[in-house]
Amino acid sequence: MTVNTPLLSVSALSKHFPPVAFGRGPVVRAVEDVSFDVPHGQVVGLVGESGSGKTTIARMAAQLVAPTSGRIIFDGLDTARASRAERRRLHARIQYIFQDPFASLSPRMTIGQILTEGLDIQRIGTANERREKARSVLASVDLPPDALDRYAHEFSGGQRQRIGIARALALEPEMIVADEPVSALDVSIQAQIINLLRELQIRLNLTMLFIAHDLAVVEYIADTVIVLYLGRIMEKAPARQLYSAPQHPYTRALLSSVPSPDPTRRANRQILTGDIPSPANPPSGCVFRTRCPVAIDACAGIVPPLREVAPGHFKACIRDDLDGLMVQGAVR
Ligand SMILES: Nc1ncnc2c1ncn2[C@@H]1O[C@H](COP(=O)(O)OP(=O)(O)OP(=O)(O)O)[C@@H](O)[C@H]1O
Repeated sequence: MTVNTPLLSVSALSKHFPPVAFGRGPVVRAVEDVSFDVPHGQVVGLVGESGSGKTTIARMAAQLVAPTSGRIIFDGLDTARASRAERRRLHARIQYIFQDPFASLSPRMTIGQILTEGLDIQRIGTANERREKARSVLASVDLPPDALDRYAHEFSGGQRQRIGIARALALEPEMIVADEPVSALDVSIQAQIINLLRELQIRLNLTMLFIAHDLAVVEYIADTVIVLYLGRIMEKAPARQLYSAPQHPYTRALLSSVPSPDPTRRANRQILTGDIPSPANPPSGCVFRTRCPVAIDACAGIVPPLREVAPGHFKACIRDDLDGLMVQGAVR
């Protein structure tokens, strides 16, 4: 398979949850009309503030929840049409790394049991082969073999996340969905875990969907970055291009909050004020318009389509020439 073949392809994906209050009121539009590919052997970073729908997309991609509408194609298979056996295989082929390494590891199981559980469920190998696999994945996350007989509470946060990564690797997945794998960790540990994931991704040629709420976290791991806001894609671009020439006012605002040695980034600072609106009652037209420094009346009227503004670089915004507009601040 070539590098550019999408291993995962999602199109027009939406997820609506029932109304929170006693089944009455509007549905929660957690994800709305999201399409993207994750090419074989590449890392796609999915970034947005809390409540933007990142986890919901990650869970749909990993086959943990079903979409309300839209399609998810994995390695050519329309996952909604997968047979029982194909679905069971998908749960091995796509592995999930959870945000919270404290909550996601059972306190009653040894690390050995945690690492072999997936192999047991998938009925892969003999007991000895599973134990050997557990030993080798532990080594690949730089933990010693004696960890196998210990319990999660005996490890630090960073070590527990290494165990979470080892658990995901035990099934030799083709795809990893990493849901904010470093946001619960101390800043000093975050870079170590990101570096480890990058190293493993390259060595094992893994395809990865990497979720983060902070653009800085995915800068060194993602090939492509997708910026989400209130369940919709605002901008999608090759990583280098997104950081050097962001085209959407929301991306620019997010980048402004990242400390940067780059003077052009500092000069174009745009501070985001106000809270993200409720996905049960999103603004009409462009969902970002209520916090956008360059919104105009027309933004309330239409949902801006994702349009290609440079090769492979898409933005959902009707405004052009942001440089001129944003230097002046709010233009109405
Ligand atoms: N099971 C559910 N029932 C109702 N609403 C839900 C459910 N799961 C998520 N939501 C809502 O959907 C929206 C998107 O949630 P999601 O967890 O996907 O966002 P997120 O970007 O991952 O946020 P965070 O960074 O806080 O995890 C939120 O408003 C959330 O409250």
